[in-house]
Amino acid sequence: MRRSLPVSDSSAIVEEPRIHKGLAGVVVDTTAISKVNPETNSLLYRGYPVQELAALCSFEQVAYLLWHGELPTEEQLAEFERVERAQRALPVAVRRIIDELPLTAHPMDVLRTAVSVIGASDPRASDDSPEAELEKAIGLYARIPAIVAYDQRRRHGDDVVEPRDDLGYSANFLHMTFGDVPELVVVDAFDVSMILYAEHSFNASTFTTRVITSTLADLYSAVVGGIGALKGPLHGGANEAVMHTFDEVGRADKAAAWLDTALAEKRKIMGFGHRVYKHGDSRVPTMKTSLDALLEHYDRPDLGALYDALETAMTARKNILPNLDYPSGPAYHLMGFDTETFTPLFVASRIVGWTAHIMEQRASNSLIRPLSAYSGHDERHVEG
Ligand SMILES: CC(=O)SCCNC(=O)CCNC(=O)[C@H](O)C(C)(C)COP(=O)(O)OP(=O)(O)OC[C@H]1O[C@@H](n2cnc3c(N)ncnc32)[C@H](O)[C@@H]1OP(=O)(O)O
Ligand SMILES: O=C([O-])CC(=O)C(=O)O
Repeated sequence: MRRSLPVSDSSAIVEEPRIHKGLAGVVVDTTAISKVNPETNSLLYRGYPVQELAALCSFEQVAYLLWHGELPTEEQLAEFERVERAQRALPVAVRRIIDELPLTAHPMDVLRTAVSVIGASDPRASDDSPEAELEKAIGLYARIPAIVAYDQRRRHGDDVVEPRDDLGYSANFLHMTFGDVPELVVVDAFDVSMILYAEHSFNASTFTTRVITSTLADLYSAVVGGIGALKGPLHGGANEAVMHTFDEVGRADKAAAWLDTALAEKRKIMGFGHRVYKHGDSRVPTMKTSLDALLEHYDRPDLGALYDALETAMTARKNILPNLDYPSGPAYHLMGFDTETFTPLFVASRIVGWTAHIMEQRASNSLIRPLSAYSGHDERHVEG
């Protein structure tokens, strides 16, 4: 039987909507968590300059600040560390699932899967009270290092290294990955990178977590979505891509010619450029200082020269400056992380920012659902 369908009037004159491609320049909501200011080239976490936090605080203190809005007192920090250290071990269910995954799986896919398993195994997954949300956030923050470390070790055929609860977050992360605690200069550089990566307002992955939260989905679903968004090379995947670029270029004296070819081929140069900062990323000088300390510690002037040569050539040709992924990539390489593990390290840090935003979104929610301008076929009808 034929149905008669309503026919709409497509001839009505409508005003052309203004398109905000990529949401560039669009202010979507307020946030009290961080302030990115491209004019002053500054980044504040809850009002504190990130450079000051990197110089004077541990990643644990910064995580507490981002979640609670204030730096912890000594007692609050001790209690926070106790809770975090108690949850550091790799959950058995997660280990089993990781063992099922092929060694060829990208570490970001392994981590995304592992977080999904943690979510599916948590009976409080859909409890969205502020207390439960914070507990889940701390649980992920505490467990992600074990997942990342275990995955890198299994690729090398190495046994799992159990966490140590006498070590701070960064020293323990390195211990679980490499089987020992490296020198202070390495632990400090790692801690600085965690602080710098922790939060950056409405970047693509954080916005993804807010979109998912706005539908009233649970925190784990939002985090899994955030991991997916972070994986791309235009966002977090760039720290891995920077190292592939260094491998491809090879030596400092080849950087300029390599860049000319890459730009002629219209390639994007990974680790350069930023949607918000157009005069340099506020975090780069701090991370570059840590990278310099590592270059000296590991006696790798060749890598430092390559870094400088590519930056100089890129500035001369395009005046596009490095973003945080540019110094972080070689820093993680020097520490001994596999290149594919760099973006999971970004997740280990950004879990703090994501979950702070998830809680902020939930506290003042409105479904995120923008409009689109239709550019498809004019209205038409099925023949017959
Ligand atoms: C922690 C982070 O997530 S930071 C970002 C990490 N990502 C990267 O490092 C990837 C490389 N960088 C990029 O692709 C871009 O700079 C982005 C995606 C980060 C920002 O991009 P947008 O704000 O959309 O700027 P857009 O892509 O429009 O760039 C403006 C112009 O600069 C060029 N440009 C920007 N970045 C680069 C780059 N890295 N290499 C080459 N050209 C670039 C663009 O090609 C464009 O040129 P055109 O006007 O001639 O077309
Ligand atoms: O802010 C952005 O668009 C990307 C970025 O630097 C981050 O997420 O740290």
